[in-house]
Amino acid sequence: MKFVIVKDYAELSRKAAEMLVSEVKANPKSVFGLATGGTPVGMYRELIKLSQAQSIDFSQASSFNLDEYVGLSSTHPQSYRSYMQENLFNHINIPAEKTQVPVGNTIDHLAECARYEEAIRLAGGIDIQVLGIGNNGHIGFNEPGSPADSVTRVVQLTDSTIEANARYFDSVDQVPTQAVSMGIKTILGAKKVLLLASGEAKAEAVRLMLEGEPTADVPASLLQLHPNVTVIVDHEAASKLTTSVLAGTKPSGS
Ligand SMILES: O=P(O)(O)OC[C@H]1O[C@](O)(CO)[C@@H](O)[C@@H]1O
Repeated sequence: MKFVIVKDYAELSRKAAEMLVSEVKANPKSVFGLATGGTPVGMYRELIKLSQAQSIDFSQASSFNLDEYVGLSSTHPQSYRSYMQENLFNHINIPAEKTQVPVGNTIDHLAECARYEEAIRLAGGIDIQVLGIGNNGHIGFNEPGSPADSVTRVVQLTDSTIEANARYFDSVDQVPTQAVSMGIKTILGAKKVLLLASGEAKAEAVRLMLEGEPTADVPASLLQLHPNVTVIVDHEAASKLTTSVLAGTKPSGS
C-alpha cells in the first residue's frame, strides 16, 4: 500500500486528479471507478481544470460509479447520477453512454445489480477505483459487516451514514435508507485503488483502515488485501496514525 500525506485538501485534490490524468494518458481506454460524497469534489474540479488546460481526451474512456440511492430517480438533484453530471461528466468529453451509475429506482434490484456486475466484467474490469471513506470505515456504501466476497447489491444504510449525508437533503428523513452499492469483492477486483481522506473526522477511520487487521467490521481495512492501493490523506486525517505507519513500516505485506 502506498501512503501519501499531503498538506491540505487542495493538495490532495490536485494529486488525485493528476493520477487520473496519468491513467487516461497512459491508456485512453481506461475504465474508471468513481466515487461521490464531499471528498472527491475538489479532485473533480482539478480534473476538469487539467483536462481543459491540457486537452485531455476521455472520448475512449468509460466509468462505473460505486453506488446510488435506492428510490431516487437519476434526475433527482441528490442522486449520485446528478452529482456526477454536475461535478464531472458535463465538463469532460467522456461519452454519456460510457458513464454508468447503478440505477436506484428500478423495480428489479436483483437484475440491476447482476447487470452492473456483468457490465463491469464486459468492460474488462475497472482500471482505477477512486474511494472516499466513511467515518465508520465504509467504502462505497459497504457498511461495517460487509463481507469481503460481497458484490453489487442493495444495502441498508447505518444511522451514522444517514445522519452524515443528511447535509445534502432538506431533512434527515428525506435521506434514503438503502442504496445499491458495488461490493467489497467488486472494489477489490479493480486493478488499482485510490483512496482519499481529508479532515479530522476521518482520522479514526484512517487509523483503523491502516493499523488494524483486515476485518469486515472496518470495510476499508479489507483494502490491505489489495496489491495496488494508494491512500492520499491530509495531515488532519493522518493525525491518529502511529509512527510505524507514518514511517512506512505498516501495514506489512502491502
Ligand atoms: O466524502 P464524504 O462526504 O465524507 O463521504 C465519505 C463516504 O461516504 C459516502 O458519501 C457515502 O456515505 C461515500 O460515497 C464516501 O466514500
